[in-house]
Amino acid sequence: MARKFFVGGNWKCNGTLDEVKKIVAMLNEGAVPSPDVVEVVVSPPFVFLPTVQSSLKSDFQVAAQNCWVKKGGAFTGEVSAEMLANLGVPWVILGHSERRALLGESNEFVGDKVAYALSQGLKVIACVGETLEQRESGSTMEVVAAQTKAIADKISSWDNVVLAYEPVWAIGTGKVASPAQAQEVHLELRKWLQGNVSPQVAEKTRIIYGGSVNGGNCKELGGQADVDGFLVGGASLKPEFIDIIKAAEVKKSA
Ligand SMILES: O=C(CO)COP(=O)(O)O
Repeated sequence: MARKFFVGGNWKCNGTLDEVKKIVAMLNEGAVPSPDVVEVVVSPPFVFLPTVQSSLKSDFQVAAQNCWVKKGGAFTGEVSAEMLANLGVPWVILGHSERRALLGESNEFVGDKVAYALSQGLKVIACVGETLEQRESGSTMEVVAAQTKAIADKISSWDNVVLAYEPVWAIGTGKVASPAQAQEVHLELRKWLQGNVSPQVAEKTRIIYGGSVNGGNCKELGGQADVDGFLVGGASLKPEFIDIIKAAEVKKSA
């Protein structure tokens, strides 16, 4: 069964209202493959979600960049999963390495967040990835397996989860993983799902790559057997995001 190509655009903490409107116009005008071929999900900061959601063409969806770990309440500054569901925001990114590193989100905390968001009907882009130090010490698979296990331990269905492999050393650095490096980890993650969750989940779950994806490298990366799409940071704010969405064609013709 073919996995539909998935392209996420993580805008991170960027943009003014004017810039956001320009990006939405660029997305709405872009000639991209149909939603049968590629699922496109853009993730603006919380405050811009309603604007983007109401102005973006219906072929594209939106994601929040985070949500609180459990039911809302006295948690100043947080946004709950049920609030996102209430606004009709379909997706949320959880476990991004910037939050793991800068805000101290542990594997277990991320696992709890994924489980709670799914319980509220959200779909989740769950991020895993190793640091440069971990890669150089040969522990890449151990690290990403532990991050994935902490999620798998807490959830009963992977139907609404996309797994994003984002090596920390490739994020925002211009040092993209080589297609072979990405494919190697994606295949290992799929094998991990096969052995630890089920062969069906391994076959169905999309594993997308993030870290310095751009208009120039997306086709070769997307052509790898186990790369089912991308989570794009910097380039998702630029016109080249349209070219990255078009990389879905490499799978259609494969
Ligand atoms: O962190 C990322 C997406 O979530 C990747 O960011 P860059 O594409 O800017 O490297």
